[in-house]
Amino acid sequence: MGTVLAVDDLSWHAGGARIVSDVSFSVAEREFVAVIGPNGAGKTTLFNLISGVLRASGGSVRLDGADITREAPQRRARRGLGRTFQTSSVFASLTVRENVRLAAAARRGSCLRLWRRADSDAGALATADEALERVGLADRAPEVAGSLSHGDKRKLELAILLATDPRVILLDEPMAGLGAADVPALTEVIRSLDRTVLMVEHHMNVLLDLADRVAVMHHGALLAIDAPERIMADPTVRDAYLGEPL
Ligand SMILES: Nc1ncnc2c1ncn2[C@@H]1O[C@H](COP(=O)(O)OP(=O)(O)OP(=O)(O)O)[C@@H](O)[C@H]1O
Repeated sequence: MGTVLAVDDLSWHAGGARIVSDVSFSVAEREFVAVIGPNGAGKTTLFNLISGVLRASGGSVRLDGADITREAPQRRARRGLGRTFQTSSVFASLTVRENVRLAAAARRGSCLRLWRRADSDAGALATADEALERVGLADRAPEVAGSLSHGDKRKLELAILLATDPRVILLDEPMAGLGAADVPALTEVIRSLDRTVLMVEHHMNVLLDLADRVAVMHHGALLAIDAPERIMADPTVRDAYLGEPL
């Protein structure tokens, strides 16, 4: 399988500190890589470097072979790099369907066709409904997004992402703030994405269930990247967590 995302010697320095140091790995087509590491290990910074929120101090990021290291986040998104954020990014006063339709319309470029009312774009609506179906929110489509439970908002964010048809999906702690009862349903939705995924996640049971490989960050460096069972058995990884349960 071909490499979709490749990170080479990626670094980010701030105030003399090396927040991310020489991180290299690649992600294959349809591979699911979970990123773990203690608080402050540099996981979110790594995602910010990949998505372009931060500019790398050194190294490179390539998407489908193209060097995107110096590109702005919007340009990377147009190339197919989709990301969710730890904070919710849903328009609370719009309906669930409208939130997803807007994302689909933006992807299709119909917001630029001013002579055509965006709400007549049947293609964007069909894409939106399909994405809502995929995440299990089809029956909530007419409701105002602000009325959704936290777990359903997370599903909506995934539907918004799917509507843009991303090549690679970066998920930063998708389970954050969810009650234990909501975790299995969202895990199933994430599994069904069937895309190339890079996900920061603290729930070990979730990532052991979903990940093909687990990348371990520690003090800004990539300590290990391997199959979940080998990571769990790795003494260096265990030491990095200073006895915290993995
Ligand atoms: N703009 C910045 N300037 C200086 N230091 C920063 C900046 N952003 C992050 N850091 C520091 O870099 C380190 C890594 O932060 P980061 O948020 O990437 O870690 P993380 O692994 O995502 O942690 P968590 O699991 O707590 O979200 C932290 O020590 C943080 O304080």
